Amino acid sequence: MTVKVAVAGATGRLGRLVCEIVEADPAYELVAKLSSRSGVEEGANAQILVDVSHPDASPAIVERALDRGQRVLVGTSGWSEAKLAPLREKVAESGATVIVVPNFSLGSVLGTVLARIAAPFYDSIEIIEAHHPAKVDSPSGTAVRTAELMAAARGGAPTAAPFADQPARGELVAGIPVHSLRLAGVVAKQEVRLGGPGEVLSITHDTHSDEAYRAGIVAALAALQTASGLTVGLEGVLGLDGILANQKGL
Ligand SMILES: NC(=O)C1=CN([C@@H]2O[C@H](COP(=O)(O)OP(=O)(O)OC[C@H]3O[C@@H](n4cnc5c(N)ncnc54)[C@H](OP(=O)(O)O)[C@@H]3O)[C@@H](O)[C@H]2O)C=CC1
Ligand SMILES: O=C(O)C1=N[C@H](C(=O)O)C[C@H](O)C1
Repeated sequence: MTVKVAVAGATGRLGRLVCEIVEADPAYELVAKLSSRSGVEEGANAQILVDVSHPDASPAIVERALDRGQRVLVGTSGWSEAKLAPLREKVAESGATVIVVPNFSLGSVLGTVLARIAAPFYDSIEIIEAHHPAKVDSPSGTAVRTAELMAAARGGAPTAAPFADQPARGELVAGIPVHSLRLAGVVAKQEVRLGGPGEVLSITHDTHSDEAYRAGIVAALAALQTASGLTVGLEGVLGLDGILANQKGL
């Protein structure tokens, strides 16, 4: 029996890749390609809803899918801890399955794991992210999640973010300044810089094409079959939980 999948955001850049992956796998049947113009009833017969749409639309799309009893994979950005908190409650009450993946690329997940490991050793931390000019949100979801996880790993915000009230110092996320660049020629890039006495550690990840997301999407779709509750990030899916076992975190 094939698993019926609906994709919200199917006409977009990431949505097209998700549809291609689903259509190429005989285990799945793509039953709905949804866009901003789709009616709310479209895709109601799917067992899995993949949301790769728009940060403003994502919470309502996810809520509707959960009310229908669908398993949900979210790749849309904007799922900060503040937005995850009510989702966590809803999932706990309903016993639903949701996987939220701020970034499907292997290198990005590993970069964030390394940043979490390094975070407790430094008091001075900043994040610089760069994306293509069509990106509608800033800071990126990946940068927000990275900042939140790093602050949690340290047990709180870094103490050193001098003159953070000045606009050019970036947006403070969990006490960490995040700087967003939107540049022609860029797909996606994130750099975490950690400063200490006489040294700076930089953890950089570059995405050169959407192909970087393919393996993560395949892995997350597979994980959705056996997962339960709310999972955030591909760390567990990639078996990185052991490395992070002694870390405080979200
Ligand atoms: N997790 C990850 O690894 C990645 C996440 N992303 C995130 O995925 C999301 C989509 O990115 P991308 O594909 O580049 O964006 P695009 O702008 O290319 O596509 C957006 C899609 O969402 C639909 N959409 C827009 N507004 C709404 C709405 N109000 N209600 C329902 N559907 C809507 C669009 O439909 P229409 O055609 O009608 O406008 C389109 O299908 C972003 O949040 C981005 O940050 C992107 C890359 C990787
Ligand atoms: O819009 C994008 O392109 C991306 N969005 C995600 C984010 O906001 O972190 C993931 C990746 O950076 C690409």
